[in-house]
Amino acid sequence: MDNDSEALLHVDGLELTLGRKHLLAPASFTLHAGRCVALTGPNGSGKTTLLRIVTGKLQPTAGTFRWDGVKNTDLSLALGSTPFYENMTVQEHLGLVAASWSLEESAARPLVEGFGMEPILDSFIEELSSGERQLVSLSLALLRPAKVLILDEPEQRLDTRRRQVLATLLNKQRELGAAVLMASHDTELVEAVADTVLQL
Ligand SMILES: Nc1ncnc2c1ncn2[C@@H]1O[C@H](COP(=O)(O)OP(=O)(O)OP(=O)(O)O)[C@@H](O)[C@H]1O
Repeated sequence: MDNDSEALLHVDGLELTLGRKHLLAPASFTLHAGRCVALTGPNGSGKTTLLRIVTGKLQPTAGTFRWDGVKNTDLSLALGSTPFYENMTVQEHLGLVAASWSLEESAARPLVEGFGMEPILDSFIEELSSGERQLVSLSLALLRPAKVLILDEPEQRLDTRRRQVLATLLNKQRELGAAVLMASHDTELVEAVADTVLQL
């Protein structure tokens, strides 16, 4: 992967301060197509804050960010607040996303098989464990076509095997040209997927 791949996001000195409290100390990086920037750092260091700023959910107090050739609909987000439908099964959620993006129904198969979701396909969301819910959330984010995947601690609540599957799936997305911007506490996931690690 070369350094000349298309720059999709430029972040320059992005900062958020409330009173005397730094929610995010100045951060700068560039995210390229087919590459992954991982945000690391201790609890409260500003990883989620940065993701929220670049997705337009929070205003920075200093610095700038610019998306190049990326529309809102090109972003696929898994920021821990996936809106699920109470009265729809896992299979129906996957089917809805596939239909919305004019994908074959079979498009979800690699995710279902990789994450081992066959036993929960007919379950309603409220019947799932927190880890299973996380798998569904990630699957919905990975299923739809996207130029950029934005993930907040995607490893949360996943067992070791599924974290490895997640790394493989994210690298596949990168090979297809998607950029990945993720916050993570998982050093193995970061090592497996990230080209650039930004320690906050
Ligand atoms: N709504 C809010 N009002 C005031 N401060 C906030 C608010 N949300 C977050 N913060 C503070 O902003 C700082 C950065 O929080 P953030 O959630 O971005 O950290 P993080 O790096 O994602 O942490 P973690 O690894 O625990 O998820 C923390 O000190 C937090 O207490």
